[in-house]
Amino acid sequence: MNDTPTRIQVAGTAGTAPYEVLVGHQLLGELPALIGRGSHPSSTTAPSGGAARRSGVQRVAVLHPEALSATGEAVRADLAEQGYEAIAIQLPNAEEAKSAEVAAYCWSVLGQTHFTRSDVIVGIGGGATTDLAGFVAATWLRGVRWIAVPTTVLAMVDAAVGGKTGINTAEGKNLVGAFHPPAGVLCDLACLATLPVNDYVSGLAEIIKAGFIADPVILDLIEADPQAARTPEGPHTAELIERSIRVKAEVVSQDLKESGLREILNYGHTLAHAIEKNERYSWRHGAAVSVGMVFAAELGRLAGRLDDATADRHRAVLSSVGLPLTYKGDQWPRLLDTMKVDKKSRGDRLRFIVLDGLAKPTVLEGPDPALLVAAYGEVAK
Ligand SMILES: NC(=O)c1ccc[n+]([C@@H]2O[C@H](COP(=O)([O-])OP(=O)(O)OC[C@H]3O[C@@H](n4cnc5c(N)ncnc54)[C@H](O)[C@@H]3O)[C@@H](O)[C@H]2O)c1
Ligand SMILES: O=C(O)C(=O)C[C@@H](O)[C@H](O)[C@H](O)COP(=O)(O)O
Ligand SMILES: [Zn+2]
Repeated sequence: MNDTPTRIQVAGTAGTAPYEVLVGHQLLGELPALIGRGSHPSSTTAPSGGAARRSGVQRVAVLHPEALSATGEAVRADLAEQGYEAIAIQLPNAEEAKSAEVAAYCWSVLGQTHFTRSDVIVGIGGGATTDLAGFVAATWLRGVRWIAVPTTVLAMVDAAVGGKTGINTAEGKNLVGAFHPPAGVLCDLACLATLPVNDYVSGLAEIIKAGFIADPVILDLIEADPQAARTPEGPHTAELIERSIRVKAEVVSQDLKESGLREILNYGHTLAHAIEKNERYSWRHGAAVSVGMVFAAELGRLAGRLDDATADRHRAVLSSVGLPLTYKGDQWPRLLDTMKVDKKSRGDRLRFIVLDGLAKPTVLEGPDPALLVAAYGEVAK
């Protein structure tokens, strides 16, 4: 095993600092250096551990889900040993963490521990954890530094990179949030060993998304051995993860605040978010994105933009790794209603990302309602 991590750069835009995404093994050792490299005047160039001592007490809040309580506590203890005043904040697992109530609980803990602008939040977990941790970091004192330590495939390739943070409301998914990039992202591939296979496969949906919108080599690698792609021991695990991160890094480096290009990362998500809400978040995000991409491919095909072979390839590659392709036929009116609040909508105008061809994403503006019904007919069961 190569011990040197891969480093992927994310450019700073819109006044934000650049940062690196590290992919490798045993990366938690990088955490003190990243924490210490803060904006605090006396800690800007501090090496590992030194920051805490030189700038007085530096506080670190380690936010982790219940499933990773041992990891969260180990990281907290390690940081405490290095001189940081480290606390752990346990969050509910999965989507339950992305609520105003959980954010308010975190704010209250931060207030009670006198967390200041020189202090740092670390989010260790899946995408739900990093979305919530980033959101708490974005909102506490109007913004403190944070570091993402993604522990699921999905969080490594997508959620932890790019600075979209947020929570859900009763009306829908991710409706409240902020663009607040992390100071660094540590993707320790060893974390994937404990991930349930369902969660592993859910992450493949975002990897496949990256394949369809920008990097078809991803699709070739998965199609060569879909069963191997379902496990962290597969021969292409690191390459699939790194390629997907590069796609995301390239896009968010150009358009942090989604004023244009970044919308392509939303491929399949308009329907996916509606399905997630309709299922009260009992479906994993990646599973919903899988159905959403089949829908988007059909929409592209019916709009006369996407060729049959590429549209059919969606079903083939998604099903080959065990992702779902269909959703309940009778739910269309509810899904349509939820989609109206999608962030890509403009007034009453729905907007979808579709493909003009492989790796040629584009926007479909205000499609005819009959076209939407027809596309949904292709995923309805
Ligand atoms: N901000 C973004 O750009 C972005 C991008 C994609 C997805 N997302 C969000 O990410 C979320 C989905 O993330 P996810 O798929 O990682 O799911 P998740 O965060 O819900 O994690 C899935 C489950 O795995 C557990 N878990 C995490 N790491 C583990 C490990 N190493 N071993 C065992 N269990 C572990 C979690 O506690 C949880 O129960 C959604 O809320 C989605 O909206 C955000
Ligand atoms: O980073 C982005 O931009 C994305 O759209 C990536 C998506 O995979 C991700 O699920 C994101 O959270 C969706 O964002 P939203 O703005 O549609 O809530
Ligand atoms: Zn997503």
